[in-house]
Formats: sequence, C-alpha cells, structure tokens
Amino acid sequence: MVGCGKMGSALLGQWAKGPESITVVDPGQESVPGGARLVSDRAEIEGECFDCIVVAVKPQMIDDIMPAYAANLAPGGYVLSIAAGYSAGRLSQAMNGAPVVRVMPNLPAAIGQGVSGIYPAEGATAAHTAHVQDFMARAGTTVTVASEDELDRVTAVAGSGPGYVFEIARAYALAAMEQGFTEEQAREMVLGTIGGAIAMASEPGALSLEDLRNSVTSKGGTTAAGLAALNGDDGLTDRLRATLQAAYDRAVELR
Ligand SMILES: NC(=O)C1=CN([C@@H]2O[C@H](COP(=O)(O)OP(=O)(O)OC[C@H]3O[C@@H](n4cnc5c(N)ncnc54)[C@H](OP(=O)(O)O)[C@@H]3O)[C@@H](O)[C@H]2O)C=CC1
Ligand SMILES: O=C(O)[C@@H]1CCC=N1
Repeated sequence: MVGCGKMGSALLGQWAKGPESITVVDPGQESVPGGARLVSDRAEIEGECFDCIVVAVKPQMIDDIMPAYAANLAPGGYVLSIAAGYSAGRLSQAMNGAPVVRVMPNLPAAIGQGVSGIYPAEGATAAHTAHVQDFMARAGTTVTVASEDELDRVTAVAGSGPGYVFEIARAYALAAMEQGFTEEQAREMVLGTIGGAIAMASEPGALSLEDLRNSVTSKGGTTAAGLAALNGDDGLTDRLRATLQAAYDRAVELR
C-alpha cells in the first residue's frame, strides 16, 4: 500500500485481519494498523515484488510517486487504486501498462460499514476482480460498476457522502444548541435520532423513505411545521443535487 493516511489506514484496519502480508510505504506515519510492515521510502523495498499494489495517496501526487512502483509489481499482479477521479487508463500508463482496478471506498470502512464501488478496468482479470471484491467486502458493502464514469458518480454519492452526513449532523447539533442544549446533549440527541432513524429505515421490509417520513408527520403538527421550513420549497433537494454534481464534476477534473 502506497500512502496510509485517513482512508488507507481505515482499509488497512480491516485488511490486516486477513491472511495477506501487507507492506505500507508512507513517509509520514510512525505506525500502521494491524501490525502491517511499514517502510518510509520506496528505496527500502527495491527489488521486492508484490501481487497487488494499492494506491492510497492523493490523486494529485500519483504522477510523481507511482511510476517508480511499476518495478515492484509481480508478474500477473495488479494495481488497486482508491484515488478519486484519477483514471485507470492514466494510472496503467504511469505504471508500465499494469492492470488496474479502481475502487471508491468511504470512511466508515474503518468500522466495517463502508460502501465501496469497484470498477475493474480493461486488463484486469476475473481473478483480480474477485480479489478486490473479497478485500472490499471485509470493509462493508460493495457495488461493482460497469463504467468508470459510474465510479465517479459513486464517488459523489458514497465516497464523499460521510462528509455531507457529518456536516448535516454538525449543523443539526448547532441548531439544537441554539434551542438551549449543551454541546454534549445536542450531539447525543442528534446522533441518537439520526442513528435510530437510519436503523429503522434499514430494517428488512422497511417502508419507503417517503412513507417513513410521513409516519412521523402528524397533520398540522410539529414535524409538518419543521419539514415546511426544511424542504417546503425543495431547497434542500436542490442543494443536495448541487452537492452531488459538484463532487462528480471535481472527480471528472481529476481524471
Ligand atoms: N478520505 C476519504 O474519505 C477518502 C479518500 N479517498 C482517496 O484516498 C486517497 C488518500 O486520501 P486520504 O487518506 O484522505 O489522504 P491522506 O492525506 O490522509 O493520505 C495520504 C497519505 O499519503 C502519504 N504520502 C505522501 N507522500 C507519499 C509518498 N511519496 N509515498 C507514500 N505515501 C505518501 C501522506 O503522508 P503525509 O500526510 O505525511 O503527506 C498520507 O499519509 C486519495 O486518493 C483519495 O482520493 C477515497 C475515498 C474516501
Ligand atoms: O474528498 C476527496 O477527494 C476524497 C474522495 C472521496 C472522499 N474523499
């Protein structure tokens, strides 16, 4: 694994429980999860070959960092990239024509509750894809997509998604504090409410999201009043549309 920051270490925490021996190259880390081997520079693995090289550095750094690793890929091996946007074709070219599988995980992978998109690019074999599916299933649910464009849309919806959710929760808690609650009370109430509602909506056979919303909303009651302020003019819907579009557009720029 090349790079082991926030997302790399979230995945490594799950992967390190499996049978593979994992080597991490990251100059900035003092330790990595699960007892994986950590080196700070590629020079320390000169001459060593790996069946899979995971790209977990920022997309903007790939051109500088990754070409040298082409020499570390074992015959028959492949490259697994979690970088947003950066295309499989460009990465393969940078790594001497290596097969590439692109993955878009999200941060709850750290607790085994991630949502990951998988896109096996041209040149990736069924065995490579099966290995990635197994790897990512250890970190949560997976969806294998048929086009790279779709993976960039998974990025906008799920890859970046925890960021939107944390921001919504933060704003919700701030509003709760303005109703007179302490920060701790607001956090507990807001996360308890979001967590409870999501758990209920995730039960097998749960109602549609619209019906669930309606089941909270008494005619002429408090929820109806709150919902009118929240999305009565579709402002929230429009804002979320713009959110996903902006994230997708950025992924396209990073290709
Ligand atoms: N964060 C997220 O929720 C998600 C991120 N991703 C993707 O994951 C990738 C990493 O993102 P994220 O974990 O957030 O970023 P981080 O900055 O946390 O992680 C990148 C890591 O790479 C290290 N690094 C820098 N230079 C090198 C080098 N020459 N060799 C090896 N490692 C190096 C950095 O060290 P240092 O900090 O010291 O520079 C850092 O530890 C990105 O491509 C991103 O698009 C995908 C899905 C979700
Ligand atoms: O913000 C980013 O670019 C990365 C990719 C998805 C989540 N974080």
